[in-house]
Amino acid sequence: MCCSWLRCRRRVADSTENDAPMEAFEKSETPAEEATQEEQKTTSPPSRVTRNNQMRLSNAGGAYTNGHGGDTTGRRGAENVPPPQQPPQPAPTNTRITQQPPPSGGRSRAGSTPSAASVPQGLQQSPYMPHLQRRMHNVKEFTASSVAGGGGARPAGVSSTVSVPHAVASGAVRRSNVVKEVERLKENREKRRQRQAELKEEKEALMNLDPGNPNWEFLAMIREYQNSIEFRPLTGNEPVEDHQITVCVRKRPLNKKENLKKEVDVISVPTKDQMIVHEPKNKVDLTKYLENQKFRFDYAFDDSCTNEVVYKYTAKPLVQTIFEGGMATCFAYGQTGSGKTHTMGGDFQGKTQDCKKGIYAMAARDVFAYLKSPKYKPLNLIVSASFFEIYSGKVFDLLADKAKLRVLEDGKQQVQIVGLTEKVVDNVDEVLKLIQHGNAARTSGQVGLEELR
Ligand SMILES: Nc1ncnc2c1ncn2[C@@H]1O[C@H](COP(=O)(O)OP(=O)(O)OP(=O)(O)O)[C@@H](O)[C@H]1O
Repeated sequence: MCCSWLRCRRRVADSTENDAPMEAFEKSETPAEEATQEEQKTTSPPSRVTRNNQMRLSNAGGAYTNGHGGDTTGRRGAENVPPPQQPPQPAPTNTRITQQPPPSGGRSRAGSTPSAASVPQGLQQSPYMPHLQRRMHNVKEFTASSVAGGGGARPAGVSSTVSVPHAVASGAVRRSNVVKEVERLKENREKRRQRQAELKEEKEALMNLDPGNPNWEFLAMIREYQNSIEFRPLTGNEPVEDHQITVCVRKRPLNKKENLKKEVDVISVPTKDQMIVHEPKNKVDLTKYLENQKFRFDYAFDDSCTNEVVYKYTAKPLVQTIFEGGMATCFAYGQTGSGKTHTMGGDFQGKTQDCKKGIYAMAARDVFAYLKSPKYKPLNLIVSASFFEIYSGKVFDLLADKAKLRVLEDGKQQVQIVGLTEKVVDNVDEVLKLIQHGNAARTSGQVGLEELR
């Protein structure tokens, strides 16, 4: 024990030159150990940490021994020093890591790290124990990083035989945590890739629904929206409601040109009085989205509705009104190509219009039907027809070679179209002939017609 003290002091002096981060512990030193250490004094000065531990352990009664029975320098300690009397060490956790000493000028450094289990009872009660455990922890840290780093972080010229029971246990825990983390990342990556593959498949499936259509995303969104709502459109069997003024909207199907350009059908008519406009929008980051605007009307006709159905809910009630002594007006409003002529004048078969299927013809049929009815026949009522066009704020008489007309107000504050041609008609055919004549003279519709067909 005394020897230890002396050596410690001597080595404290040495410690100003050497500052190795390893620790070692020994119980007592045999003459052989002395010799070894004396020899090492000249070749490989031990670290300060090692000496301090020796000193404290000696004070604690010299009961603590290096887990491998090696000396503090560790060089040849395992071979040269006979194993002292000591409690058995936990063999399974003990691992020896041996490194070759540097070719020249290198110093040996050795340490052994006892596990907590290997600390003798008396020492565990020692006042030095917390300090010792902290140091053991330091050794563990150092050894773990050495093991994990493959020795790459080891200072140059340091080589040792190190017993690292805890270091290995700690390294194993660390490694397993790292492995777990890597596995978790791998799992996440695989999930992400799988999700991306699914999304790609979904995208391709959607693209295949509208092959080659650049607007497929909007089409898919509209389709999705339409699938989410219930459709109960007007069938034509619903009763006609009695309104003072009826405001309706009609959707026309995409025409040939629009289909060729793969334009998007942005209108839905889910119910008999509702229309939805799916407005394609782009966010600032170019993400596409829809703005679905809902509009309510007295009636909403979808693109499958015929002119007959439109007539039933719009102009037909007006015919009855005029025979009951009322005044009635029916007008179609909308941009070029929206379907006013189609609705009022009749379907187009190619470039020829089938006047019989327009609202004019249907209204004319009903008017003459009323005239021939027993109620109105005795009245000998006369029916006359006029056909004029308002175009660019001017009024043209379509039954008089498009003569320009003036619109004035008479003394009774009634609006009069001065000089408008009025032709008496006795049957539906005469009315249809006038319509055909007037349509031929029209300005509007001609350009649109050529553009849209
Ligand atoms: N409901 C519909 N069903 C089928 N085709 C339609 C429908 N509505 C309009 N069309 C077609 O759309 C084209 C343009 O229609 P239309 O000529 O009636 O428009 P418009 O509103 O009268 O235009 P303009 O103001 O220029 O006269 C026509 O070829 C027409 O056949």
